[in-house]
Amino acid sequence: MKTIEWIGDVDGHLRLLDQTKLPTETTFLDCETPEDVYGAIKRLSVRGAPAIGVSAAYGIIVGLRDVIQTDRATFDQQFNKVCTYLADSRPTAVNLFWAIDRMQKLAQAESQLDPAAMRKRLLEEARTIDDEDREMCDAIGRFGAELIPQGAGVLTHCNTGALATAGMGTAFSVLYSAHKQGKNIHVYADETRPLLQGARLTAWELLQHGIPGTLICDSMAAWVMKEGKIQAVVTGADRIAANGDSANKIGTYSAAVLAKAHNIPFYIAAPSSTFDLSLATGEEIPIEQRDSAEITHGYGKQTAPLEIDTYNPAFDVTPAEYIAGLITERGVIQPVTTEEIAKVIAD
Ligand SMILES: CSC[C@H]1O[C@H](OP(=O)(O)O)[C@H](O)[C@@H]1O
Repeated sequence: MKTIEWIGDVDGHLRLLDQTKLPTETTFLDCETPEDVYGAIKRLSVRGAPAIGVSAAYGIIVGLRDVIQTDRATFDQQFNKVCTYLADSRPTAVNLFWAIDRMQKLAQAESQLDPAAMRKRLLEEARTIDDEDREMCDAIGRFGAELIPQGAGVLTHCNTGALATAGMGTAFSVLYSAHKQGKNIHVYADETRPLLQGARLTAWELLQHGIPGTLICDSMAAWVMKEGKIQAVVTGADRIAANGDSANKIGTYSAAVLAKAHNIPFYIAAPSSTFDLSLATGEEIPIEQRDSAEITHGYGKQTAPLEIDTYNPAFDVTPAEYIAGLITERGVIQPVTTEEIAKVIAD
């Protein structure tokens, strides 16, 4: 079952597994317009930094149908309008902007192509971004699994698997690879309030792949560490600054602080497309603020008075000094410093 799939030829459309319906329903969204794709990203029908980037790349293609018979200037105007529109869907995951920028650079480089040929070339590039992400997931899994001790309990936060990427995932790929290598790991998955990506999605993926796992409330992370159940923590990331400060789902910083307090290594797994070297530190990473209903109406049931003030940052930033290593498709970056990151990530 694919999280993200292009259906048909260049006149086709993008099909997305609707993650807001999991784990109780498996339904798909057929995205025929940029608005369909924007809405899917905004409400987290498709989510996860790499998956958002791949979806946006394909989403650009569905926005070009009406300008194929026009001149290239008109095509470029519509192309850039769709790119700007999709870039406004969510602010934190840099993969969204990385993918759109890569498509725009291609259009600039191939400015001599007519609209029909340009659209075909853009679809080829979206497919390449899709395929490359799958390969990056596999490499992250290989490098990360080497860090996981035999028989380890591994805590993870949010969801970083095939639902968040075009492949097996980032942090989840590390877990999957360690499991497949016979390391007998046991995963402790934070439920990840308020949108419960851990409970709804990671628990589902662990069962899908037969990886031993236990679902815990976010507030239990300290106690399972205190009880000696955790030997490593691995999470994903949505944007990593040049010095290694990393934005990830809200609650990740808590896990990193708790890991440090218990002398447990805390790793972040992310492809090179998640690094934003234009930002010196995590202070500059834009943090998405989401609707209060996600807190007061936890998946359909009102669980708080509507009059109460709420605060709902979707992400937090873990300073580099809390991170034992950054697991990328190019290898593990240790120690996490600007210099070490530049050696591995700078193109
Ligand atoms: C493999 S990156 C997944 C990353 O994205 C998640 O955020 P969201 O569910 O809001 O898209 C979370 O931060 C994960 O670590």
